[in-house]
Amino acid sequence: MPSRYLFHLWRRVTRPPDRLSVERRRSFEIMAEIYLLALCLQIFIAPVLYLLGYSVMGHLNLVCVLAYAVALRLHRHLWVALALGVKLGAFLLLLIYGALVLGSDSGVVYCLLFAEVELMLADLRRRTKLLLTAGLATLALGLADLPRLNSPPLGFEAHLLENFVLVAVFVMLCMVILRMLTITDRHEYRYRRDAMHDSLTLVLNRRAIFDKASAYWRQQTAFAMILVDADHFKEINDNFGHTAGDAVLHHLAGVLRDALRGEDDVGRVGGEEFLLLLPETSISEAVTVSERIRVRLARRPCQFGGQLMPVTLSMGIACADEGDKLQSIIELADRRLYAAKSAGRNQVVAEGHVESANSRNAGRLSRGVKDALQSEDG
Ligand SMILES: Nc1nc2c(ncn2[C@@H]2O[C@H](COP(=O)(O)OP(=O)(O)OP(=O)(O)O)[C@@H](O)[C@H]2O)c(=O)[nH]1
Repeated sequence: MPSRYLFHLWRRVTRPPDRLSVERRRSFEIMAEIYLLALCLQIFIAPVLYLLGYSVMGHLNLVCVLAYAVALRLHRHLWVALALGVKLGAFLLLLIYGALVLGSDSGVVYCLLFAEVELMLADLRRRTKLLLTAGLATLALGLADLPRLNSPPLGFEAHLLENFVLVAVFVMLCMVILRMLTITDRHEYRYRRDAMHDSLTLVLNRRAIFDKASAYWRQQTAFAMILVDADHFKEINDNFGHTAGDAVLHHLAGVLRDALRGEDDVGRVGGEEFLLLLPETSISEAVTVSERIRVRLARRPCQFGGQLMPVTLSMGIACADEGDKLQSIIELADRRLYAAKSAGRNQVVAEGHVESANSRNAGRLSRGVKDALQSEDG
């Protein structure tokens, strides 16, 4: 039972705050774990120091425990640089005092390498890390120059070699960790990009576009949404084959993307169905955008294997201020899309149908929104 309680406590302390961007979450968690581990280790070391008669070091050790707890709190408030400063400040104080008492051959210098690892993993700028690495290496050289208590002093060449090795170890550690972070950042970025995009059309996938919509909803950002569906798309597949159908979908996504501003988003929410999110956009502006898309597609139809693949679009538009729930906005856009289809296709509907129950796939779309909202809660 206590172990379960400790596990939950550990998870609570190391879990990144929701407002933290995905790119910074890894460093947050690693550093929180380091602070917690260091805190546990120093608590464990405290009685040993007192038992061995090093009472001043014992007191300094308790200062470290207190400082690490403060660092954890600062870290949770995202003052990461200050948190690291407090943590390293107390740790270095203990190390320097330890080296003065125990001499340079006590191995205290090598504890600085752990400080270097912490520094490299922290969420700081690369330049800051390099500067602080130089500071730590200089401190290590200074501590290595202290008198040796248990062995005779080194000759000039041996002393030079020792200093050289010490600096080399710092440089290597710094380079290896920076490279490791660069490579893992690159991979993480690719995985994240692949997880958010539809592989056929390269626009956002269903989950990512619904996540975006629910983020706008939570932040109370005004937005318009356009639900776009290709007309008689089945006929393209039936007449020209599935590969041609895929090419048309790819082309459609390109036309949608090109017709929007940088801050707008396109997502594929079904086979031949797309959802467009336009922040800070009124219904009339969204209608203008929709008409622009229809005109552009008519002017620039998809070509596949030297053959034209004409396709038209039906669209339903709804605005964030037309409902009290995100789900009801999406269902309204879907009902208007259904109305556009029923009225003969190749058109835009942006009003009415508030009470109507006619919808093409409200259930499926609502599930997407529910999933997005749940993933944010969890
Ligand atoms: N090529 C291709 N076809 C797809 C893909 N996903 C769904 N489809 C096809 O899209 C077609 C959708 O057909 P329907 O839902 O009947 O709609 P429609 O023919 O566009 O008719 P309306 O929407 O009523 O105008 C089906 O034939 C699906 O097989 C895909 O990734 N690639």
